[in-house]
Amino acid sequence: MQAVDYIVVGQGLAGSAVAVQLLQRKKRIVVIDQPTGNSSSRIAAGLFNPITGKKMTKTWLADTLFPYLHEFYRAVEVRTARRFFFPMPLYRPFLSIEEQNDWMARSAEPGYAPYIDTVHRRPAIPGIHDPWGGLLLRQCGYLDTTGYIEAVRGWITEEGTLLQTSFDPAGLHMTPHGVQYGTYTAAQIIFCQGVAPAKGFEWLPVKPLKGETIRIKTDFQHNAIINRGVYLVPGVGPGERRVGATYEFHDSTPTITQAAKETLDQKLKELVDFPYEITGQEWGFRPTVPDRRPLVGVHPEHPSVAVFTGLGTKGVSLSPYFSEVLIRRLENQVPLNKEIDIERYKSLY
Ligand SMILES: Cc1cc2nc3c(=O)[nH]c(=O)nc-3n(C[C@H](O)[C@H](O)[C@H](O)COP(=O)(O)OP(=O)(O)OC[C@H]3O[C@@H](n4cnc5c(N)ncnc54)[C@H](O)[C@@H]3O)c2cc1C
Repeated sequence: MQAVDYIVVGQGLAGSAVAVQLLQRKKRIVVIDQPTGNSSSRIAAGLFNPITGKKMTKTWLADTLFPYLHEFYRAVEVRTARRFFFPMPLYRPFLSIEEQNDWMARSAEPGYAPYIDTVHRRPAIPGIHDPWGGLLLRQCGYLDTTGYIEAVRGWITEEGTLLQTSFDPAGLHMTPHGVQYGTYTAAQIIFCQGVAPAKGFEWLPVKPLKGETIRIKTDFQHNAIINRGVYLVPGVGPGERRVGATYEFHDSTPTITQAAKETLDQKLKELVDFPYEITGQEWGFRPTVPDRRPLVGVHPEHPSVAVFTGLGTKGVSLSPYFSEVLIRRLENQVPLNKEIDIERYKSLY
């Protein structure tokens, strides 16, 4: 038997952030992950943006989450000597003159000022449909999610143990001091399996929400993410951009669809007037929760068993901060905020 401090199951954005928190605290860890190629984390465009939605409002806890995520990803880049975190401005064209006026007023409000670079009152970016100008935002950017996950994988391999295999729930046993899995004993196990039901947490209301993105090739060059209806985020190759994403509430087929490609193509044509060629398409399932808050916490009967999922559409911005919140709960008994604690769904248990 080999004794470790933690077993982490799943290494998407949730499991990677948890592993980072634990490695930074010099914990002994085993991470079990079987990549599927279509995990939400690997296909995500990686966008982070504090002002979201049709009505362009500040996202939940932005003032806490955004400063934190910058520090977090930068620290992982430094530790792993890899580049995957790309802060850059984000441009949101206005849909009407009223919206422009509204933002002229709102940009002075202390709650919004830190996120606003410029309120453009005239067309600002050639190739983009922005007759009423648009809002150039700060503290945005994108994460090359696959690059990040691979970098963390390398770190885990160096300082911990990575088992690239499927976790078998039948192999998990409770012990007086924690858990046993195969030849490992641990004080704690943390399930970070995205939409896959975690052992002991099948009662949590995680709803898979399918999304698709396309890849395009274009000569359009501008050092900003463009986002209205769809987003346009730099891809990995020269001239490549990712365009997304769809929200397919009634489709659970594990495949790309022509309908999603047409929807994204149509929305992109409404946003831009430069030529492009569609070169690829991806799909995945987001782990969403009815109240749109992460699911963080400890099993009602087994304190050695914890869960971290429900990152929905915002895994890049939520996982850094809430992985720390979870580890502070497990290591230092810091109580969880009720909004994210799985305790709120205990009636389903
Ligand atoms: C099309 C699309 C675009 C998106 N774009 C963005 C974006 O721009 N910005 C953003 O912030 N978010 C985006 N998201 C959402 C984001 O991808 C999710 O919030 C996040 O990836 C969820 O991470 P996770 O680690 O909880 O789950 P997952 O990514 O599903 O990771 C779970 C991991 O656990 C592994 N696993 C599961 N079961 C087992 C088992 N039994 N044994 C071993 N391993 C197991 C899986 O293989 C996987 O590696 C997007 C999602 C989609 C679908």
